Amino acid sequence: MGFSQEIITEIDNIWQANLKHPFVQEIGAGTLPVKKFKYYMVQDYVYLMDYAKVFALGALKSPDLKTMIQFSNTLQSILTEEMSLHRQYAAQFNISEETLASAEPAPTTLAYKNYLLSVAQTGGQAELLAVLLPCMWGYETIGKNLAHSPGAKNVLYGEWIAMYSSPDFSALTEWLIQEFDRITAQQTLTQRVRLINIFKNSLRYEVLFWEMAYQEEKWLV
Ligand SMILES: Cc1ncc(C[n+]2csc(CCO)c2C)c(N)n1
Repeated sequence: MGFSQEIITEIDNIWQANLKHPFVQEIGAGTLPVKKFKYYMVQDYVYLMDYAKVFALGALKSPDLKTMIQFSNTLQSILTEEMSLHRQYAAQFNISEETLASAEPAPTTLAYKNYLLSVAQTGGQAELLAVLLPCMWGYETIGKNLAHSPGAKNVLYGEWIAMYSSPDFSALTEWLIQEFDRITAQQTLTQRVRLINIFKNSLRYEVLFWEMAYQEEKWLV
C-alpha cells in the first residue's frame, strides 16, 4: 500500500466527511440552492488564484524536467480551464469578471489559502504534494462518485461534475499520488508524521470549504 493510501485509511472519518458533505450530496442530487452555488463559485475563484501559485512553487521545487513540465501544465490548466468554467458560471449569474477577480476571501478561504501557500513556501516537494493532494484527490473522487448522479444531468451542476469526472483529471490526480508515494517511500517516521498532519489539515480545510459555502459564511464585522 502506498503512503497516500495509508493516510486516507488512517483518517477515513475526515475523508468520508469530505465526500459526504451536504453541499456535495446536494450537487449530486441537483437540489443545491443556486444561491449557495454562486457563493461557492466566487470563493472558489479567489481560492484558485492562490492554489495555482502552489503549482508554480511546485515547478520551482521540481527535481527534474518531467516533474517541472507536469506542474507547469497543471498551473496552465487551472488558470485557463478550471477558472474559465468559473468565469462562465459567473457570466451566467451576471457577476462581472472584475467582481470575481476582486472578491474578498471569506474567513475560511483566507485561512485555507494562506495555509497552502505557507506550507508550499516553507516545505520541500513532499510537503508541497501533501498540502495539495487532498484537494485534487477529493475532487477526483467526488467527480467519479457523482458522474452518474441526477446532478450530472442538471443544467447548472452538470458541467461542474463533468469537469471533475473527466479522465484527464483522473490521470493528473494519479500522477500526483504516484509522485507523492515515490518521494515519501524513503522517509523517516518523523517526516511521515509531519506529512500526515499537513495532509490532514488540508483535507479538514476542504471540508470546511464546503461548510463555508453551505452556510454562506461571512465576516462578523
Ligand atoms: C476548495 C477547492 N478545493 C479543490 C478544488 C479542485 N481543484 C483545484 S485546482 C485543481 C487542479 C485541476 O484544475 C482542482 C481539481 C477546488 N476547485 N476548490
